[in-house]
Amino acid sequence: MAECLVGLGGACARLNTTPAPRQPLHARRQWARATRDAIATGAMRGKRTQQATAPPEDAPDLTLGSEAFEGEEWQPPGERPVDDFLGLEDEEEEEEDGPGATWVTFEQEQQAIAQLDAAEAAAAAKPRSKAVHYSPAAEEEEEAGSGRSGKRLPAEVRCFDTARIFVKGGDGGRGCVAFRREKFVPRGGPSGGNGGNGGSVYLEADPTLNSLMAFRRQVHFRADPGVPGQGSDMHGANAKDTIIPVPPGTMVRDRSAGDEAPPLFELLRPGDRVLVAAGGRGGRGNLSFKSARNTAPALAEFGEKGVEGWMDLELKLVADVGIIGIPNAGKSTLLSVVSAAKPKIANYPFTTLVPNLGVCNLDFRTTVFADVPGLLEGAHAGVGLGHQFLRHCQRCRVLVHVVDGTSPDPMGDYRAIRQELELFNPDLAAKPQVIAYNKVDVPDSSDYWEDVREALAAEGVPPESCFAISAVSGRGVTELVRAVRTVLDALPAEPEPEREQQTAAPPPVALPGRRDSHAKIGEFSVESDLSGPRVWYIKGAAIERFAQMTDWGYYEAARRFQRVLVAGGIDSALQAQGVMDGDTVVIGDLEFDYSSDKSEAGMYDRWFKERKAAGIVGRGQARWPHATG
Ligand SMILES: Nc1nc2c(ncn2[C@@H]2O[C@H](COP(=O)(O)OP(=O)(O)OP(=O)(O)O)[C@@H](O)[C@H]2O)c(=O)[nH]1
Ligand SMILES: [Mg+2]
Repeated sequence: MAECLVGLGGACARLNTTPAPRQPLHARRQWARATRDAIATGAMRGKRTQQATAPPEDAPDLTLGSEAFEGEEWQPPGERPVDDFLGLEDEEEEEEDGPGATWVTFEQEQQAIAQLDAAEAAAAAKPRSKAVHYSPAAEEEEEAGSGRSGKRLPAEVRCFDTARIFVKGGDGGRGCVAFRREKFVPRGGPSGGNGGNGGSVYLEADPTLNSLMAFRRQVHFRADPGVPGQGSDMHGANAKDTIIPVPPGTMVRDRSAGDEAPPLFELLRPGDRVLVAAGGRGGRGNLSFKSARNTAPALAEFGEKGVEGWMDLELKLVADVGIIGIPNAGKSTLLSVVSAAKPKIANYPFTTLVPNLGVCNLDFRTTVFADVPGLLEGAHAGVGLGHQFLRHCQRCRVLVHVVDGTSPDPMGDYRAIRQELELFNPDLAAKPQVIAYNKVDVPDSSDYWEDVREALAAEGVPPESCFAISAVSGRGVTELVRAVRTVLDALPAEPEPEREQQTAAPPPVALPGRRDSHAKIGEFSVESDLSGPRVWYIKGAAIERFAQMTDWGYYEAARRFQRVLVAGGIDSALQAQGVMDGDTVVIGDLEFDYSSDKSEAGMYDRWFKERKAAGIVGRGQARWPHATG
C-alpha cells in the first residue's frame, strides 16, 4: 500500500493514495462540476499553483488512525467545501508524487470535464420517442393547469359523442421491371408483376358500442400498403382493409368540407359500412406494358397513393325510447330495471354523464331505451351539463319523462323540462311522451300523486299516459313499458330510423373516400402565374394521378408521360396560352421545365440530365434507344 505524507501548514495528514473504488457516474459528475465551479470562482487555480492555507488552531488531527480521522464519514464531493477536499490533495501531490500516485493535471481535469459536458449535451439532444401515450390523469392535470376545467365539460363527456379521426387508405404497391432469364430461353421477355392494391378504410356500425370514447385513444387509422410486384410474373398481394367500428347512429363529415357541410354518411343499422378512404391501385409491372410493338418494355408504375383526410364523427344514438328528466329523478334506475343495462346509480345529481342504452324484452317484443343525463331549467344556456344530450333523443320515437316524486315541486320540474325541449327543438317536444311519476314508495310522494295527475291533465296530458312508478321496487314499471310499447305500435311503421338530414352523397353513386376512377386525362384546367418566374399549374384528377404514378427512373416511363401530355391535349392547351421554353409546369407534386423539343434525342437528353440533377437512382438502361434493340 503506497502512502504519502501531505504537509498542510503545520498539521500533517497521512493519506492512503491507493486508487479508491470507482464512484458511480453521478458522483463523478458532481465532483467534476464542483471542480469547474471552484475554478470559476477562483477557489482553485490548478493543482500546482494552489497555495496551502494555514489551518485554524482547533483543526482536528487527521492523522491516519487518529480519533478524528476515524470518525470522519465519507461525504459526496459536491456537498463538501471545495477547498477542503481539493486543498488537501494539492499539497499531497506537491509533497510526494510517488509511483502509486494517481493525480491528474489541471489540463487532464479540464478535458474530463469537457468530455462529461459533451456526454450530457449528447444525452439531452438525443431524439426522444414521439409516441404520445394517453393518460387520463395527465389530461386532467393539464386541464387543471390551464384553468379551463371549470368552464369545459368533463373530458369523458366531451369525447362521448364527437370525435375527429384521420384516415388514410394504403398506397398501392409498385410494379416491377424484370425479364425472364433462364437457360435455353433467350430473350425470355418481360416478367415484372403488378403491385397489390392498398387497403381501404371503412367505418362499420357495431351494435355493441354506444359511444365514440374509443377515439380518445386512437385517432389515426392507416390501412396497409399493397405488396410490390416481383419478377417471375409475381403480382403483389392486395392489403387487408381496415374496419373501424363505430356505434350505430354515427354521422360522418368530411373535415375539409367545412363545419356547415351536410354529413357524408349516417350509419344507422348495425352492419352498415361505408368507405371513408380508398386504398391506392397497385402500379403495373413491365409485364402489363408488353405489346406487339414493344415486346420488352423497361418501365413500371409506382402504386397510387391512398386517399387521406380528417373526418368528424358525431353520434346520435338510435333508440326507440328516450328517458328524460331532471337530475336524480331515477332515470338510470328505471333503465336498469327495464333492461339488463347496469348504469351508474347514485343519490346525487349528474351521476350519468354520458347516455346509456338498454334493451328491454317484454311480451316477446324488444325495445331499446336510452337514458340521457339530467336536464335543468336553463340547460339551453349551458346550465348543468347543457342540453346537448337531447340530440340523442332526436332519433327516439317516444320519450319517457321521469318526474321525481320526492321533489319539492314536481310540476315545476315537469314544466321546466318541457320548456327546455321546446327551446332545443320543437319537433322533439312534439314527440309522443309517457310520464313516469317516480319514487311513489316514499309516502310523501304517493300522497302528492293525485294532485300531480290532475295538474298534468290540466296541462293536456291524457291520464292514460301518466304512471306512478317506483323504479327501485319495480312497482308500475311493467305497465309503463306496456304503455310505451302501445304508443310505439300506434306510430306509423318506420322501416328505417329517421335520417337527420339528406346525406351529401348517397352511397353507391360516388363515395367521397374513393378517387374518381372514371376521370379522363383530357379533363383538366390550366392556371398560370406569370408575375414572377413563369409557372403553369395543370389541375385534373387523372393527369395528377398519372404524374404521381410515373416512375421517372425509367426513360420509357418519361417518354410515355410526354406522349400522354401531347395526346391528352395538355401540350396544345399550354401552347395556346403562350407557354415558353424553360417555363415551369406543375402537375400535382410534379414540377418540370417545359420544352417544345419533342424529338426522341432531345427528350432523352432532358430526362438524363434531370434524373441526374434530381439524384434519382437509375433504373432501366441508360443506353438510348435501349428498348428497340
Ligand atoms: N325511494 C326511491 N328511490 C329511488 C327510486 N328510483 C331511484 N331512486 C334513487 O334516486 C337516486 C338517483 O337515482 P338515479 O337513477 O341515479 O337518478 P338519475 O335520474 O339517473 O340521476 P342522474 O343520472 O344524476 O341524472 C338513487 O339514490 C336511487 O336509489 C325509487 O323509485 N324510489
Ligand atoms: Mg343517471
